[in-house]
Formats: sequence, structure tokens, C-alpha cells
Amino acid sequence: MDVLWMVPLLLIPLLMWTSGAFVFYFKKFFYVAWMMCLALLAIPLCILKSGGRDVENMRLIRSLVRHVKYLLGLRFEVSGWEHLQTEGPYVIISNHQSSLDVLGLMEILPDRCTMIAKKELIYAGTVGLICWLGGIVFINRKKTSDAKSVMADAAETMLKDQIRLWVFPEGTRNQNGDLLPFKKGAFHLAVQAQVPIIPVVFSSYRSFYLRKEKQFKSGTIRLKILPKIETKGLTSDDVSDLCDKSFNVMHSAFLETSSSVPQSNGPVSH
Ligand SMILES: CCCCCCCCCCCCCCC(=O)SCCNC(=O)CCNC(=O)[C@H](O)C(C)(C)COP(=O)(O)OP(=O)(O)OC[C@H]1O[C@@H](n2cnc3c(N)ncnc32)[C@H](O)[C@@H]1OP(=O)(O)O
Ligand SMILES: CCCCCCCC/C=C\CCCCCCCC(=O)OC[C@@H](O)COP(=O)(O)O
Repeated sequence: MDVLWMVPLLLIPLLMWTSGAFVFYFKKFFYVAWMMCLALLAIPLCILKSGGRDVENMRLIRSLVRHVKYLLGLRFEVSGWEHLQTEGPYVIISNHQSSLDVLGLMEILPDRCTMIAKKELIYAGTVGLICWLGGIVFINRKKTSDAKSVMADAAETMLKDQIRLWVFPEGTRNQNGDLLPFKKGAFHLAVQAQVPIIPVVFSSYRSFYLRKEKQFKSGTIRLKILPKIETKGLTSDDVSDLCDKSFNVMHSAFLETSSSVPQSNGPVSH
């Protein structure tokens, strides 16, 4: 009789564990906390290796982050690797659904490649500092003229230091099951530097991750690297067409990869 009252005590954590919302918050908290810890480890390693802010640090950051997908029950299916075998600088553009995109980005990140990010990220504790050490270019989205001038400088640096830049042209995270219209910064950047654009598409996360519904199951993400789009000879007059062309190829690839993503709730095989 005495032990009976303990049943609800044992059931409550069990119910919480099996409830989708509990798993969602647990995995999100774990992700942020673990990334913070990894960044704490990466900071001294990067300083020892490169002495400070250097795009080469991204190689080390990438190797530290690659295992995180396993801890969250995610797997990636990458296609189109051959399109990244392009010499010299280029601009990678991809859709942006969640901070989990960092895991896919780290799956395929080429050498000497860093990102364009909102300036608020620099205040994200150890993650902010590691972003700075990895050479991430921070822009102020609230001041267009500042953002434009930082990106114009980035175009010069890309050529001078042979750097590749990853930009999220939607400009914000989006989980509406489609792509948002693209902003034009990435395309101005590529035209100013006269470098190719390599589009990358992440399939929809909606089969395993729903932010509003508090659902975060195991799942598969298709990452499709598309053929490069040349910008040689283009001028600022061509930016709108370039933007439309890039959007169209990415939109088709997004619909195609997202329709065939395997649903996976059980154990993840690799
Ligand atoms: C061990 C632990 C490790 C942890 C490691 C973690 C690593 C994490 C890295 C991940 C980082 C991910 C971060 C993702 C983000 O932060 S996304 C948000 C930031 N990115 C962007 O916003 C990029 C997309 N935005 C743009 O391109 C915008 O155009 C922008 C340049 C920002 C300006 O935006 P806005 O002010 O809204 O203006 P418009 O877009 O409306 O543009 C106004 C007109 O200006 C023209 N324009 C735009 N850019 C340029 C330019 N560079 N040069 C010249 N002209 C430009 C644009 O065409 C518009 O004119 P028209 O209307 O076309 O005439
Ligand atoms: C206020 C600073 C930003 C909060 C970051 C919280 C701390 C994150 C810590 C670990 C998470 C792993 C690395 C994640 C980096 C992801 C960056 C990101 O996804 O930023 C969102 C940005 O693309 C668009 O922002 P909005 O959708 O416009 O909002």
C-alpha cells in the first residue's frame, strides 16, 4: 500500500519523457548548451592555432561540430558534392529554417569558407566569440547602408584572401514549408566580386521538427548542392534576374527534395 503512492511519482517523469513537448525542450536546451561547451573548447584551440580571427579556424570548428547530428538523432543525405569542386572564391546560398542549419552547413563546409550573419549573434556568449574567431562577417540588418558597405568590403576581401562566403538570402529563419523571397545582398556580393554562386538546398524539416508545435523527432535532411551559376560579366543591372534565377532553381529543388524525405521516428542508422 505504501508503495502505491509512488506510482504517479514514477509515471510523471515517464509521461514527460514520452511527451513531444518535453523532448522538444530537452533537445533544444541540450543543443544550445552543447554548442556553447564546444565553442568554449574551440576558443583556446583557435587562438593557439591561428592567433586570433582567421577563416582557417572554421576547419577546426567544423571538425568539433560534426558529431552533434548523432546526438540529436539527425542524419544528412548529401548530393551534388561535385559542384563544390570549384577553384577559388564563390558565394554559397542556402535556405534557412532553423539554427539547426548550422549542422548541415558544417557537413559540407568547404575550405576557406565562412558566413554572413546578423550582428546580434556576436553577443551569443562563447558561440558569438567562436563565430568572430571563425571570420564570420557580421551585418546590421536594421541599417541597410551599413550592411551594404560591409558586404562591399567582403567582396574585396573574398578576392584578396581567396575566401568563400555562405549567405542565407531569405535573411531570416523560415519554417513555412516554402522559401521566402530572396533579398539581394548575396547577388550583389557575387556580382561585385565576379565569382560564381553555388546554391544549396536543405529539404524541409517539417517531418521531424516543428517549432510552433514543439515537436523535435529524429529525422533525415536532404542536402542538395546545385550546379554553380556564373556571374562573370554581369553588372548590378543583372542582379534582379540573377536573384530570380537562383530562387527558381532552389525552389524546384526544395519542393523535390522535401516531397521525398523519409519519415523517421525510430533509431537512426548511419
Ligand atoms: C563550436 C560551436 C560552433 C558554433 C558555430 C556556429 C557558426 C554559426 C554560423 C551560422 C550563421 C548563420 C547566421 C544566419 C543569419 O544571421 S541570417 C541573417 C543575416 N543575413 C542576411 O540578412 C543576408 C540576406 N540579406 C540581404 O542580403 C539584405 O539584402 C541586406 C544586405 C542585409 C540588406 O537588407 P535590407 O536592409 O532589408 O535591404 P533590402 O534587402 O531591401 O535592400 C535594399 C536595396 O539595397 C540593395 N542592396 C542590397 N545589398 C546590396 C549590396 N551589397 N550592394 C548594393 N546594393 C545592395 C537591394 O538590391 C535593394 O535595392 P533594390 O530594391 O533592388 O533597388
Ligand atoms: C541574440 C543572438 C542569437 C541567439 C543565439 C542563441 C545562442 C545559440 C547557441 C547555440 C546554437 C548553435 C549555433 C547557432 C547559430 C545559429 C544562428 C542562427 O540561426 O541565427 C538566426 C539568424 O540566422 C536569423 O535570425 P532571425 O530568424 O531573423 O531571428
